[in-house]
Amino acid sequence: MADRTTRRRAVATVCLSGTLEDKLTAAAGAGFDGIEVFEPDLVASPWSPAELAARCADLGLSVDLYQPFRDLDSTDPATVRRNQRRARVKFDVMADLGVDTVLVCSAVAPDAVRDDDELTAQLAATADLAADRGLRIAYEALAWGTHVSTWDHSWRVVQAADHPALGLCLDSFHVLSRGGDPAGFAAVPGEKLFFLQLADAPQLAMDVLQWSRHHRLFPGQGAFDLPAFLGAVLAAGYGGPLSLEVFNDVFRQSDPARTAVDAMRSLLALEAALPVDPLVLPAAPELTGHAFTELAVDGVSGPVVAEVLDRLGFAHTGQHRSKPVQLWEQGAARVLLNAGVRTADGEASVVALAVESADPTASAARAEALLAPVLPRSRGNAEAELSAVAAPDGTQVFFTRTGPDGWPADFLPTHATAPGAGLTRTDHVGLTQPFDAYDEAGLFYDSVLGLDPGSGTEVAAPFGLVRSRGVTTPDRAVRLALSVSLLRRGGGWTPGVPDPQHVAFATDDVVATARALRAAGAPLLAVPANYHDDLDARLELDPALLADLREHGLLYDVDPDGAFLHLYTEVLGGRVFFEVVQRLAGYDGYGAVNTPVRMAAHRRARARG
Ligand SMILES: O=C(O)c1ccc(O)c(O)c1
Ligand SMILES: [Mg+2]
Repeated sequence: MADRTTRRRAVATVCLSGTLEDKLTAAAGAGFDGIEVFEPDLVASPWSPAELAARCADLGLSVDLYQPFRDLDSTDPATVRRNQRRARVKFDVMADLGVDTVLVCSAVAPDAVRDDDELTAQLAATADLAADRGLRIAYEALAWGTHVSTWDHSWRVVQAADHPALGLCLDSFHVLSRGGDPAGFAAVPGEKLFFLQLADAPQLAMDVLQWSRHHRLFPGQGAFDLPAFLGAVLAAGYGGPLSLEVFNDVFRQSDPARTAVDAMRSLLALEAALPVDPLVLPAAPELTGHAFTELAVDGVSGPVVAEVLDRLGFAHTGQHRSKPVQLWEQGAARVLLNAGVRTADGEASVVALAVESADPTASAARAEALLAPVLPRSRGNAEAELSAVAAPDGTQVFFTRTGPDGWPADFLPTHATAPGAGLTRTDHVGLTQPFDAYDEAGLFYDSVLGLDPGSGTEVAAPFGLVRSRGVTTPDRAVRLALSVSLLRRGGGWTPGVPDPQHVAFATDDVVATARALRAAGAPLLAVPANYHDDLDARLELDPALLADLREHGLLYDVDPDGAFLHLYTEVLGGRVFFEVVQRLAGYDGYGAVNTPVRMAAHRRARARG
């Protein structure tokens, strides 16, 4: 387990799906120390506030914040009177809950107080009521507050009130979505920072309320610099819990136990990235390449995939000593065909990927520290240790070292050889993610494996928008291409058509490889002439290059550094295809611009077949 610091970690009940009971169980299960109680969760609960407090205590959770109010301040005296009464009632609830800090957000109603002196007076009056009960108010500027919408404005009001029971709640979303500068926190005395809420978000140009209510993410999943933000808050002397407050459409609907683990992983990774006093996690050992990709096959899909590997120039070089698993190799490109795990009838699918680690045991230790599910491995005699964890989409990730004493020792050599077709190694593995797993997967590969997330792109494909991003080692020895269909699966509109996954192999000469594959009768995907006509129109290609692309059915892309030539096989066993790629100069992408053409061709081939 990760080294615990004295910092406490909390999660707002609004982050998690289900009933209050479900949320508490999930938060405690993921190792949180406390929760923020969101009022609607309490109102809908059969537990009295005291019973909730007891339940939390049983689970080892404290109640760190209570959020019962909206629109506390008002220009209407009757409303002010009603709100002060409500405050008294809610302060009684707080005594039962055993929580001393209440959140008050800046008002969003039309009757919100505009005059800072009046606002200060109303907040101070409520702070008097709180102080009488030994409670305190954390005032938070909502980014869409009617008059108070920036953190520095909320600080001016708190400063003016100069009331010991009135301090600030800083929420990273509200500060960073408005372009606020965390450097300003240095001017706030630490004891005035009553509470801290952490949320990330993707960079979107949209109404800030919609952005906040639907698109918040856990730290590390979006575009905000949360290590710098948190570093500034801690440097200012904040000593309270680090609390996640993430409103997100997917998390609201997902298994709360899983979301809570994702949330805790985000906090651990954030703390490990702090500029000062970082949390110490086991280091992520260097990953030096793809060892193999494992496909689950059955009696129908196995022979289909094996035949295509043969036509791609692979040789069936090894047979597992105790399991129905074949090893296919070409250069350092390796594929395992496993007929011993369940797969849908006739389907082939990627079930595991193995990465070369400088220290597989240390890789597994880091994964465990970051709450990755560690998978049990059934080991027979003489079978090499393979540490494995489950990625969010269920793909098994092995940490291994390919050598005489490593996993290849599990395979008896067949002594088969093949002429090869110029494939040298695995360039990347393409994993289509379930929609709910996409953001979680980015954080998982970033934090657990130490892969850098790329910026990502979106293309309009035949079955809808496809979002994708690479996650890679700094030297690009390991590359995963994660993609996701927005709203639904992307394989088609027919129920039961799964999203395809793929394995891409590198070649140093894609034209020669294409020629060899064609001669061997590999089922290469046909690319329409319109595609090459458009390439020429867009890129004014050298006629000799264009002729090669046309002749061999190659796709092409350029980025500022280089160029990318690639080809695809048809989809095999309903779910998997292979890709062959040649990277020229420093091309760093995956040809995402060509995805719609590839998907249309795959659909056409399927409709024919
Ligand atoms: O969206 C809201 O209303 C809301 C409520 C409480 C918060 O702390 C917050 O950041 C937003
Ligand atoms: Mg907030």
